[in-house]
Amino acid sequence: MSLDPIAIEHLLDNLVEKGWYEWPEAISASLCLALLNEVINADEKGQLKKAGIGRGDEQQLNTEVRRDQIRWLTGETEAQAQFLATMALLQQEINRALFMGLFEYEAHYALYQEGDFYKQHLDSFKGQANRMVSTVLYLNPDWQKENGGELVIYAKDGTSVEATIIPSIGKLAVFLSEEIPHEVLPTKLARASIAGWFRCNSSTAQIVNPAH
Ligand SMILES: O=C(O)CCC(=O)C(=O)O
Ligand SMILES: [Fe+2]
Repeated sequence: MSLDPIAIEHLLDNLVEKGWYEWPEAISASLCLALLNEVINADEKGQLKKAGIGRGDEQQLNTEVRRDQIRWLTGETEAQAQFLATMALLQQEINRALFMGLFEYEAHYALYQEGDFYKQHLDSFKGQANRMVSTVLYLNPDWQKENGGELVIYAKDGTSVEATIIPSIGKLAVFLSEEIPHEVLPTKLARASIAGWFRCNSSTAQIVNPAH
């Protein structure tokens, strides 16, 4: 397994300059389809759970903010293991170039059913030194613009739109968790993805940082 060095260079430049990067065809369609299959199976077996907002003990359900259903990846299947191994390579590259001290990666499947959305938010708050870099991999083949469900990237002050990203299969959106406000527009078709976060090790003897 390897990552395209030119794409990595673009990714690193863009993370430094703008705080986000849209990487088309980052992950092969065949791996994405295997992962998509897992989401569909998990949904059929009732294994997806309504996602909350906030972390650890402070998790709350708020369907006005967020309507997706999720399941955390464990790495137990070949497809998950392959995806997580690729993210481990990405972690090394980011650490090598940007000295971010990324320490671990957590990721969940997300399924947005027709009408579901996730309003503008940050994935992490400054000072908590926790989630540092967010990734979102899209899994639906043949996604059309008319299907909605775009990821909107805002300027750091949250007011103006910087980019509207179509969730095409194999695309990886990457952005700084504490700095880039973003939103998932309502989708018109079921939309499957894997959202993940590189974290730094902020646990101390007093405060153990919950993994998710
Ligand atoms: O699915 C996406 O495009 C973004 C999801 C997201 O922002 C999140 O799960 O925090
Ligand atoms: Fe997010």
